[in-house]
Amino acid sequence: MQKDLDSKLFGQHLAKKVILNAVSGFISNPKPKKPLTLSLHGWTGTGKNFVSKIIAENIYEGGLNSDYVHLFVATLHFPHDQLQSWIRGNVSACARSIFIFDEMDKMHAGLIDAIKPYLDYYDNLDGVSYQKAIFVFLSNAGAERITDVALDFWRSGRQREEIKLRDMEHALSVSAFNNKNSGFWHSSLIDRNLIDYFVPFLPLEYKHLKMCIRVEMQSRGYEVNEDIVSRVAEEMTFFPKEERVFSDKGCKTVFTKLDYYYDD
Ligand SMILES: Nc1ncnc2c1ncn2[C@@H]1O[C@H](COP(=O)(O)OP(=O)(O)OP(=O)(O)O)[C@@H](O)[C@H]1O
Repeated sequence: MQKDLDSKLFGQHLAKKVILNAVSGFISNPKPKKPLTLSLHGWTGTGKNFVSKIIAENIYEGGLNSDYVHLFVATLHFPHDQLQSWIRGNVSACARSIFIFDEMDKMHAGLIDAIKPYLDYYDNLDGVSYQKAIFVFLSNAGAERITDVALDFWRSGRQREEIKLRDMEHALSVSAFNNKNSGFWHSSLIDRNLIDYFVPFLPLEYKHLKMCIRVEMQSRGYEVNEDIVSRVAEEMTFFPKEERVFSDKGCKTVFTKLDYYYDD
């Protein structure tokens, strides 16, 4: 996993460190007292889904396609009784199941309540133990605050890699979430200490986009052409308007822009 994170994940020194420690520590503990719960936060296209995939691939050969890895997208409706039996059924079949909940900030409060018992310190619930399971929650909640911190560092000429987790503490605290739903989600989970790690994803810079584009060129079997790399990266939009430091969409749309150069 370290190798994968080091070679594939760009510009996320904080996420890399937290995730590696959290997952390897948890997997090597034969008797965890509660499931591992990670909450990944940050701007769109900065690698939250991508990291979830890396975690899954390093635990199960099939990665996201494994029978033991389950992706739940909050905006696709799912009644809560069904969600509970889905979690229960999957953990009964495999104690080390991995659940990834995407778009957590858009999740209905009732659904959040429905999953809470599974994240807690119970030896078992109706004969099923959830303590070896892994829950990963993805959201954009707190992204603006995370970006503000990254921008402050940039403006004062400090290296991005100097940003410490404690610089992000406020950005990821309950008060930072003004969206009603994500506020509920975080306060109810933070109150009960159900989330083990809040993981910030920093907004990506021009140089990170270029790294994403190079990887994509190589995976399509092309030689890296630096001229095209720069042209694609320059087509992206950046913010704040005057300084143009961070990519609006992270690395998300660079791949479709690349199609334009290779459509013949
Ligand atoms: N930090 C990164 N390092 C390397 N590649 C990245 C990074 N961030 C994004 N990518 C690339 O961009 C694609 C889209 O990113 P991803 O889906 O992980 O974004 P996300 O943070 O989950 O966004 P959203 O909040 O919109 O769901 C990834 O599949 C990956 O190829």
